[in-house]
Amino acid sequence: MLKRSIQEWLVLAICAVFVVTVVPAAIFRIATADWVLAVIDVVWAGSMAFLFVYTFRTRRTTLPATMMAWIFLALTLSAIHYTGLHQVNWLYPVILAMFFLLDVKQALLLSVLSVCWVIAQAYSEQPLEETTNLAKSLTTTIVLASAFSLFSRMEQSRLQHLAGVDALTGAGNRRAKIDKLQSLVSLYFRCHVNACILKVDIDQFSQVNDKHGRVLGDQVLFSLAQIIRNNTRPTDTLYRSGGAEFFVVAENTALGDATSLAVKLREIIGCTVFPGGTHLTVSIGVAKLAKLEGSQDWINRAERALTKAKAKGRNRVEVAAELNDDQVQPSS
Ligand SMILES: Nc1nc2c(ncn2[C@@H]2O[C@H](COP(=O)(O)OP(=O)(O)OP(=O)(O)O)[C@@H](O)[C@H]2O)c(=O)[nH]1
Repeated sequence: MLKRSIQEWLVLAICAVFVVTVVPAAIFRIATADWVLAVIDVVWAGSMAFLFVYTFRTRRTTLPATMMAWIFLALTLSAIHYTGLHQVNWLYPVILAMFFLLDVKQALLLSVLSVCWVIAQAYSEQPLEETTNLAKSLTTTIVLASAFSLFSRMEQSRLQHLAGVDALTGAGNRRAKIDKLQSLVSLYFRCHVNACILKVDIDQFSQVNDKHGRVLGDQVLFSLAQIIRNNTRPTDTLYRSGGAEFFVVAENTALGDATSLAVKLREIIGCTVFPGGTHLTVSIGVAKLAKLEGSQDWINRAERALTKAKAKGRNRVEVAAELNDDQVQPSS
């Protein structure tokens, strides 16, 4: 069985904590005939129990997180409305919870609307000075919560991007390549969308390092990545899984077109002068994805084509034979 994600555990833990703490409060309110708060507590505990079961069974967290934020807000505003402004203290953690559980725009809109409503209530019930202080503290909470939420989401997307990038060349890394190939395998299985891999390997790159040093070798790898990117379509993606090997993944491309692309890249690279006046040649293995083929089998066929290109004297393109669907064993 798959391990539960951190988000799942978090939603389950929050629901469990609320059920355990709110149920005794609800019993106490029923015993003391405090009916308004009793109803609020029962709805609160019941909703949290429902979300706990829903998350536990479906393993989905987006809907429970959104519902949780709405329930927190609705119950807090009901408590303020029915029992008085002293319940406003609950609005501060609820604003924080909304920025944690919802997207920033939705959280901002809901918190501004609820604070306006609370301030309007306070204006009619409290002295002006107290209302002004309440407005200031709630506004500060919203500003800080939105700034923090925006900052952490931007950092999260930056880190997510970096996790899939090769630091030297800016191409996708091994992990990004595996994700990409797996998604193309699923797409091919469902919609038969053609895809080809070009495995590009610099010939005798160790000589560049030996002659000019690794720093220049790094500059050469960087330039090569740029050349490949500049000469492929925006729908083609480039990956480097280490060393002097690159993968071009050409989506929606038939084997003949991928072969033409490989020939073009080999020729352009052969004519380019790289840093330090270096000249390079590349060998390229091309393979088209076959139905029911797993991503590793697909890579292996491109690798075998590349090995053939090296064996035949380098600086050439070799193409793996296109497989018919009945030639492929379903991958495990
Ligand atoms: N500068 C630099 N060199 C690297 C990096 N990663 C691997 N290399 C070097 O790239 C070279 C790759 O060599 P190989 O693929 O084994 O062989 P080759 O010399 O390219 O020869 P063939 O592939 O057989 O044509 C090795 O010398 C590695 O040390 C890197 O990040 N920067």
